[in-house]
Amino acid sequence: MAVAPLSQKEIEDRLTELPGWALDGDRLARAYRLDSHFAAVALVVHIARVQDELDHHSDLTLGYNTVTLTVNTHSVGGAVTGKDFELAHRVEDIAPGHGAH
Ligand SMILES: C[C@H](O)[C@H](O)[C@H]1CNC2=NC(N)=NC(=O)C2=N1
Repeated sequence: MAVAPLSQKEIEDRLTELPGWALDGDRLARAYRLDSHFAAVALVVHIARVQDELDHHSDLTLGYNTVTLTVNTHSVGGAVTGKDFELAHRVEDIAPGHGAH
């Protein structure tokens, strides 16, 4: 699938559908808090499976009870594309099942 950088306006419009997500420099970003360290680890593993399925990978940071993602698209020079939003929506779909907030 060809991917193209999104304009600032497109990014802002799409972010309205993703509460909790923001543009951090040139990356989409969100931090989740969980109820325990183990729950945070489980979310990381689940995100890793989604990322491999999509062949699109965020920078994932695991804290004690936090998981932080930042993502852009390397193949277009580090711009935000629809693939980044697709990943964000997929993560939003699974995060509540882990008690993430
Ligand atoms: C070969 C493989 O398809 C590419 O390296 C994929 C893997 N994951 C990726 N992840 C991200 N965030 N951007 C990419 O351009 C990208 N490319």
